[in-house]
Amino acid sequence: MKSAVIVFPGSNCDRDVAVSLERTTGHAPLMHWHGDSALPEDLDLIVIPGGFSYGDYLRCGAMAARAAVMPAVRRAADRSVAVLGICNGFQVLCETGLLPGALMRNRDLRFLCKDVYLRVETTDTIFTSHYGPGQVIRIPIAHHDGNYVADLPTQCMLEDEDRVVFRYCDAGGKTTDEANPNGSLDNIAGILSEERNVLGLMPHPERLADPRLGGTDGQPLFASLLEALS
Ligand SMILES: NC(=O)CC[C@H](N)C(=O)O
Repeated sequence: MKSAVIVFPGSNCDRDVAVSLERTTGHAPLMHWHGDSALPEDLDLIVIPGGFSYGDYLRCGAMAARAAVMPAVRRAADRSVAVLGICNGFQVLCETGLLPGALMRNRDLRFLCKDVYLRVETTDTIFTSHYGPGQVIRIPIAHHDGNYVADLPTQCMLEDEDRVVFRYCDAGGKTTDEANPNGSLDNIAGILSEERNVLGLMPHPERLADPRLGGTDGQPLFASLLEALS
């Protein structure tokens, strides 16, 4: 499995995700600088990592979405290459239009940095096949703009097409308002593209993918990718 992590000025989870990928696949990903418009043609996976690309100026992800590398990311996604956007990466994917909807300021207007529970809504994806349907997992969040919004037709389309991958929930798997940290529409924490090869999610699986980090609930996401893409 050949992967690349796109690095923007202000990315800060690029190395964390590289460690998770290398540990799972045995191969270090290519660290690809955003200003280089040419991506290798033989990639299996492109990761847009978390962080504060361009200092979050304008809107989170808005400037990164216009970086030189992004047309190549879009072409790869159109060729069914897997694309994973984590946190700032999810914001970038929404800003490019590779995923529908947008990430707004958190409901309480605060930066949130804590572990949350997620319910795995679908295992019919290359990103989640190693989880169980409805499995409740604990994954950290760290963002101020994680409040997912979409119009009603988009919300219905995501639901009808089984494209909601993770929802915020409580420890028992209930999707209550209290368990929704940022006010996201319908507790949505992660969604897929129509072709199911692009995933964006606000929580950080790479931050809980090793016992030495305090947990391993993020690890199956990388194991799922390894199985699907090897
Ligand atoms: N951890 C991240 O990727 C943060 C994303 C973005 N800077 C925000 O705060 O919303």
